[in-house]
Amino acid sequence: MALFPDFLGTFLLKHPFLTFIVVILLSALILVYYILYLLTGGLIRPHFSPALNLPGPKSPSYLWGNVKTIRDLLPGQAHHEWYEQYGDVFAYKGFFGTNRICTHDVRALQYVLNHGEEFTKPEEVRNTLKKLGGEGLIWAEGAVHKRQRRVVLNAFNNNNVRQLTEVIWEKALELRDVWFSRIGKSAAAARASVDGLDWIAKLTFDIMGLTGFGFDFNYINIDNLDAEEQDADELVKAIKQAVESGDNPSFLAFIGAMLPRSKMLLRLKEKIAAEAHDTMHALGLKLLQEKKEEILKLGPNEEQRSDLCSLLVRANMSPDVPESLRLSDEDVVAQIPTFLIAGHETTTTTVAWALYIIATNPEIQNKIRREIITSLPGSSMSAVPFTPFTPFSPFHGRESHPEFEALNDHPYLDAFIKEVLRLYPALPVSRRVATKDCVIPLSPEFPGIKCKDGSIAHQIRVQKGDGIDIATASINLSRTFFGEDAAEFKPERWLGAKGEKLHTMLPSIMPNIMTFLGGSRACVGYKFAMAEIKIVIYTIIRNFRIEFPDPNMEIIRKNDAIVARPLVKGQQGNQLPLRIRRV
Ligand code: HEM
Repeated sequence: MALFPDFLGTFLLKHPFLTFIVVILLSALILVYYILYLLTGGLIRPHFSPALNLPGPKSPSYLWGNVKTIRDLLPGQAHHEWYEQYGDVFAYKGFFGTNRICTHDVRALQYVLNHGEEFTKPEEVRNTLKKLGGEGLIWAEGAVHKRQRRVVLNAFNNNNVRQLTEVIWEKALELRDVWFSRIGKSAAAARASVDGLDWIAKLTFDIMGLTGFGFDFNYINIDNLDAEEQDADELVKAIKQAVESGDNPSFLAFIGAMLPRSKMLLRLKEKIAAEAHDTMHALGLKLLQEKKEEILKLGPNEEQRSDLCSLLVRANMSPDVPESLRLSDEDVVAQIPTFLIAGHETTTTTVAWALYIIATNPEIQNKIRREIITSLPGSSMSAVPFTPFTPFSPFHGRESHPEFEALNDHPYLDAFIKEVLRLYPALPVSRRVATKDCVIPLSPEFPGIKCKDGSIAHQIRVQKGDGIDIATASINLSRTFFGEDAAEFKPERWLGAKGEKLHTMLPSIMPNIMTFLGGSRACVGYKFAMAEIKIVIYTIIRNFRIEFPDPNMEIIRKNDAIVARPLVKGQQGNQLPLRIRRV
């Protein structure tokens, strides 16, 4: 079919000047429409939002709002200071006069978390996520999100997570052996210096590769990679680049993220991220094809590999799933970088902070070790069932480990990890934006918001386009939920009757810790992450004494990375220097 009717084509050819004028007029019309849209929707609307009447800090700049304050302080600190000053509901300014509302009220949080279609991720956040990991679950919204989440949640069921933990044990022991060899080589009184962050990043990367799609990056031994491991190397490089390109987001990057197709505005680092994403995508499609062929060859019910990608492919190919609910190949492939991006950095940072606490608190370290040792087979106090490694494991006959459920029979270890997750949440703030005008209810016992005009509000009125911040780090620090000692690191708070009481307050997927969020977008990998963190900490403490090398060295949380990683104050690059020796 012709693009234009014949008479129109002939007319345009005959009157080139008129055609030129029409094109100019049309372009001007589109430009005016866009400017009007920006003025009414994006730039003017925030000045009429009811959020302006909420208490909150003054904005020092129209362009930056209060964003610079957030960046200049430690992760989550600005939100917490505002919460202390203005109470459970407050608002502040984002870029270009936009409003951002933050609440610690339980009912309001529950409402926001459970109304995923009313409160979506902001476009700039989604664009960044898309650049990093493609159109996977963490990026998706609406019906696409629901369809993807249903299948992905199925892959993360208890039974599957239990199977995946075998691989985590194997890799954790591999790290132990590498560390043993380091100590062996070290002359200084059987101690070795390691960068805890770097090693844990390598370990969790290998774990994600194997559990995610049955692929051993062997990053722990990356120095010894040979040419045959090119594919792995290529992927390792691609994902590392993708993750690292999220560092230090600048104002320009923010604008770039607002304009998804504006390649000209992409920074060099983001170009690398885009290339990395293309590599991951191509390799992902290759992997998917291999898995499909494997499943077709063996039949859907045959005992097969149980990495997450195979589980997704199998669930998706099952005749029980109606065609309309199946994921496309693109959707399945998009989950691979999604798991890596969502699961790698977050778990790495959490374990790194756990090691930092262990290194700087010998008493806590000894308590965890004592609990592990008393539960070992042969100990008179052991009540924990142990499993030998399965026959395909290289550790078979050499090692044993507590069974999956028995890991929870280490209450102090469990409480310790909960406390790390509470005080060092990998994602200190999660952002949402209202897709329509709406009203967020508050708890019945909430005394009301003291508004700027002197009135008392009993609900939060929100205008389309207003941002909502879920201030995880600050909520986790709240004295309302954790008492006067909320800021102190105290694993004991999770133990006994006191701990049980704590388990009921917040609308979070993990009892009373917002770190994995809650509601329709809660972390799908949280059980897996908990198992991974426990196994890694268990293995390290069982085998090593961890020390902090220099009491004068200050470790701070870096604010401008995607997650809040440790950094030595005054030095470049994230790291966690540790000294290790054998137990
Ligand atoms: C300590 C480790 C982890 C932490 C603290 C964490 C935290 C979170 C948080 C806060 C969210 C919600 C983000 C938002 O909506 O703004 C999330 C979502 C998600 N997480 Fe995790 N996560 C961890 C580990 C993992 C692991 C190991 C995986 C996968 C293997 C994973 C996969 C995902 C996915 C796919 C989503 C998107 C869920 C959705 O939007 O429906 N996470 N995570």
